[in-house]
Amino acid sequence: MKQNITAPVITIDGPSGAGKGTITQLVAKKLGWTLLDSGALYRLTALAAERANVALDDEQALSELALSLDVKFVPGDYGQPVNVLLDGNDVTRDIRTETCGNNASKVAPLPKVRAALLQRQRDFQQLPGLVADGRDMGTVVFPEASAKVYMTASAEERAERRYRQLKDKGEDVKIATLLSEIQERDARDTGRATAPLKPAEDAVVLDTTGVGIEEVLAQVLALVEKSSR
Ligand SMILES: Nc1ncnc2c1ncn2[C@@H]1O[C@H](COP(=O)(O)OP(=O)(O)O)[C@@H](O)[C@H]1O
Ligand SMILES: Nc1ccn([C@@H]2O[C@H](COP(=O)(O)OP(=O)(O)O)[C@@H](O)[C@H]2O)c(=O)n1
Repeated sequence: MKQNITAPVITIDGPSGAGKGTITQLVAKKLGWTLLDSGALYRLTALAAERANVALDDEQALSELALSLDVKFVPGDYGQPVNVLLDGNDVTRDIRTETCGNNASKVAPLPKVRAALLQRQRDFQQLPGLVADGRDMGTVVFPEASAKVYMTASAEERAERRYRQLKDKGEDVKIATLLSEIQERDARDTGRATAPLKPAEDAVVLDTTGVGIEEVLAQVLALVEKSSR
């Protein structure tokens, strides 16, 4: 008899700059699993809204945009991030700006937008497994995940990481501005009524303040190993 085997899911949630994207990519690569960057979907909705002149509080129009997003995630060359196409155009850089991240966190509280993106995210659950990065992966989208991580770090360290990341890309940014933007985004993400940012009850909280990427990766892989026993 044919059996339905459900693909395992590892969820990595947390605030901006905690290192979720970096660790998600490394874990997915190490295990050979699929990756879901759920934040990209919120960023794409914000970008599509800007391009279609849709206001960031027009819930109905935004949810229709979110439902009909024509998105492709194309794996990059070795060691390179995934390329993101919107309506066939490469928007990989456009969705990574701080403005787009901030706009994403303005459309993200809207329940109809979240509902419109829900099934699209669940469709990423495929064998041999999925590593999902976001804010509500462990609480709402994949409550049955086999391992849940809530990754955080002090706001100061996260702002510093973002500063270095954006400087490396040649962007002219100020650390004080980044810090206040991160604090505002934290407040919006944790304070909203629908799917607020918080650790799932069964998540392991990892504070990465002062902890290097290799060490964080080792800690997450150890958790995954433990959960598969
Ligand atoms: N543990 C860490 N220590 C130092 N820098 C880190 C660590 N984790 C990630 N970074 C760096 O911080 C920046 C933000 O990481 P990212 O993975 O994009 O965070 P998030 O997805 O949580 O917003 C990147 O430049 C990344 O290389
Ligand atoms: N699962 C998710 C992922 C992102 N988001 C929203 O989208 C914004 C951008 O998410 P992101 O993961 O790309 O942001 P960074 O952590 O990379 O800065 C967040 O600030 C959240 O408001 C969300 O609400 N739920």
